[in-house]
Amino acid sequence: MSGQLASEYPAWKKLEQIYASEKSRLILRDLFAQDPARFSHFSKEYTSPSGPDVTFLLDYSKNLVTQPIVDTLLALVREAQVESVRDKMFAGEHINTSEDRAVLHVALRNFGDFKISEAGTDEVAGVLEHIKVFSNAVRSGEWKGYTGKTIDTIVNIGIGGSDLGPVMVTEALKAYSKRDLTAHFVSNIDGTHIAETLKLANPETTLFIIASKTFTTQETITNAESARDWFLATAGDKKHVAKHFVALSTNTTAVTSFGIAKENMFQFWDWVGGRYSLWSAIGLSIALVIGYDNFEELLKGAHGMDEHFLKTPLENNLPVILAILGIWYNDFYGAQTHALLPYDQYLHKFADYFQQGDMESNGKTITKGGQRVDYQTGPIIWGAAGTNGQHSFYQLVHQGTKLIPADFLAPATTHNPIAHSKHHRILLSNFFAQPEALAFGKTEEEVRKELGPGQTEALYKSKVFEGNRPSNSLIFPKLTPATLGALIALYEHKIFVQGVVWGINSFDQMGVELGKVLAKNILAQLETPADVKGHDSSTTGLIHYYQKHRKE
Ligand SMILES: O=P(O)(O)OC[C@H]1O[C@@H](O)[C@H](O)[C@@H](O)[C@@H]1O
Repeated sequence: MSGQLASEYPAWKKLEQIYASEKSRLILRDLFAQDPARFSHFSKEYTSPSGPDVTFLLDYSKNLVTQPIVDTLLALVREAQVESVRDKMFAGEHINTSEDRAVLHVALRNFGDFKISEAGTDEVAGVLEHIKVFSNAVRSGEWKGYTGKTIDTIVNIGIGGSDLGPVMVTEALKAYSKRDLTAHFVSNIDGTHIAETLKLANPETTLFIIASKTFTTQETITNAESARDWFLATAGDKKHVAKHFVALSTNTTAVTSFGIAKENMFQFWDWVGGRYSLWSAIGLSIALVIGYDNFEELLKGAHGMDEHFLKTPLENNLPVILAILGIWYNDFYGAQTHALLPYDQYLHKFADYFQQGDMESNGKTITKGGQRVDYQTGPIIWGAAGTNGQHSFYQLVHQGTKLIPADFLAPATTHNPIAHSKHHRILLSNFFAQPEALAFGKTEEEVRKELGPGQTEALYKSKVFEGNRPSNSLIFPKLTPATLGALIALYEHKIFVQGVVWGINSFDQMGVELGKVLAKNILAQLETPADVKGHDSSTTGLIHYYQKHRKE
């Protein structure tokens, strides 16, 4: 039953037994030697079922699994009724039970025929049209600032889901960008972020996009107010705000009281979770940077993955495969983290993006049924674009004491084939080499042979790579908007599957609330030491130190 403790499923118990009895035999060197066709048994090619051509290869053969283990993990997915909850999500049922909301990012990119019954889904096409018309007007220069000049700078002010998606996608698709339109993203409440950005902007030619689902987020509203003050200091008349500020939000009242005209508001709906919102009006900055047609390609690529996820049997379903492998390491091997390692500079924000996507979704300890889990839920997501990581943290990944499952991603073709693609060949040689080194390592025997006699025992031993460190490799022809859309949707659905298996609600974020409430209380006490009340001695001591040393 969905929402129950995962550890109560028969397949879970079976997996515990398999892990205990098989672990010592799950050695990648042996598994590959035993099965010369292991690659073809454990790799799948994705081809988009509809929309623009998207294809990629997922090779998961370098994982510590056998077919019976995969089958048992799939049985777990069945016992958790993932297919039924998936169908409910696509139909618009309120699977976000704590907030009584539907979860419908798939409705934002429904270029097919999913039948969804939820208020607002019939308005999606209208908002896309609004995005199209507006982004075309700004990009063509038809939209003018208050002094009649064209817009050359956009500043997206938002945080969390209202920032990370647009940042990641505009970076990833920079090759498609309009080079005479500079995009900045301001998120942090630290005044430095907006101050340094405004130094680069001209009020006459800058468009501010205030992106906030709730339009109550302290950081975003404070930054937006400072941006408006800065703008009005030059522009003077409040009526000019209409040409330079637009809002992306579900909260019309708050937007209009900020002073943004209703026609400059891009609507979305409470069934769009913040961390799933780049497909909504929150994607306006993406459309401005890469053009509406490319934005639509991104959405269509994601829709293709939605169809794949909805219609493909579990054993061939790529989000399901990624999810079960993650569960295997997270819950049976005790892995704490999962690394996302794109060998593509354009994807340098991919891991940052899925830090929120995954950790805010599945960082939970209470099931939908209200029980405390007795197993691990969401992993810590981290990573960096290759090959930079190789020169910093890969040491620990190769020889440290921790098991770090990783996904390696790379395009076969680069957008920048400089020096006859020499750079790209070097990059890809590393993309192929790292999973190989992690999986197969280097034995002591090999080290001794290589070094010859006469070295210290410590040296022989320290040059050994134990190997048997699992990874997935995902290679695609080129990083196009549609391919990126499919990749993002792939990981979104992976997170969904894991959340359902763990019995948690992947679509609320209660864990971010307590700190916000405490900060509000502390803010009111910061002026005067005598006001600092109701805290532990540590917090009180820290605030008193600040009060003693602050200059302004
Ligand atoms: O878009 P809003 O309403 O300003 O919210 C921004 C972020 O606010 C955070 O508090 C939430 O944890 C995120 O999920 C959300 O994306």
